[in-house]
Amino acid sequence: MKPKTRMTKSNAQLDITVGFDTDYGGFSITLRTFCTFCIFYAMAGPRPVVFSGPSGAGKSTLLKKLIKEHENVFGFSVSHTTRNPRPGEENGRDYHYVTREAMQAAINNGEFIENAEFSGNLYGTSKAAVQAVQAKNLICILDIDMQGVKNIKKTDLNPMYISIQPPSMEILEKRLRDRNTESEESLQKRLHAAKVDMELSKEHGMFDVVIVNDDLEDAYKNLKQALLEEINKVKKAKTSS
Ligand SMILES: Nc1nc2c(ncn2[C@@H]2O[C@H](COP(=O)(O)OP(=O)(O)O)[C@@H](O)[C@H]2O)c(=O)[nH]1
Ligand SMILES: Nc1ncnc2c1ncn2[C@@H]1O[C@H](COP(=O)(O)OP(=O)(O)O)[C@@H](O)[C@H]1O
Repeated sequence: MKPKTRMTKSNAQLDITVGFDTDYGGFSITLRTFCTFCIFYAMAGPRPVVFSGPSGAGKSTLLKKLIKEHENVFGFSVSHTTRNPRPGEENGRDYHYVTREAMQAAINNGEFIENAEFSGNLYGTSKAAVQAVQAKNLICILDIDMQGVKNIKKTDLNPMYISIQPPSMEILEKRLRDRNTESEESLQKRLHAAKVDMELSKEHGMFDVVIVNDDLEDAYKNLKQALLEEINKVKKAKTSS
């Protein structure tokens, strides 16, 4: 086996190619490619989790419970939106509330991993939101609609996909009405989107796990069970570091 090294300079960067010639052929890799690969994986941290499902299915309720119980394991990717804050919501915690002009400019500037129009408003996941969570070595949670799911599947984020579904359209409508956050127009838009969402979520391979949120405690137990392996991995990594 004959080791070989080659150095080249391109775009003001030094590439060192190392490799071996063997009786069976050659092998080589540039150190820059190798280092980029290592740095990417070190920065990426644990595998993110995408939550999706119709508006009113109980995503926020379940996620808040999960993050509260495991604050050293999960971190929420704070999306941007052009919708108005609801009473009790906080800028920077629940969403970054922005104008359509500011958000469109940031999208055009390449600052978003994905974005979508939902019920007359823009929503999107910024690269910075995901990086902020991953920098803390936490499992990054994304709460996004079905368009977001499809767009994330085109990226290299490689998350686990979980769908939260309501027991029925009737129960979904009742929960949305009882939540008392929507105008009749916004409620109807959400119910229409929910029908589409519930059909699409049945597509084979769209989600890794589907949880029907009938009884809240049962749904939460199922959610924790689905995430148990990932939770344990993060806990183990934290105790050994
Ligand atoms: N694609 C995408 N969807 C998002 C994002 N943030 C929130 N959503 C989705 O937008 C929809 C509306 O969210 P929201 O206005 O908070 O209403 P709610 O779902 O009724 O509580 C939900 O389906 C969310 O999952 C995002 O960054 N990207
Ligand atoms: N299992 C459940 N049983 C009864 N009500 C629920 C359940 N899960 C959530 N809710 C209620 O339903 C409404 C919608 O839940 P929310 O978490 O806001 O949904 P999403 O984030 O998916 O839009 C909220 O008022 C919430 O308190």
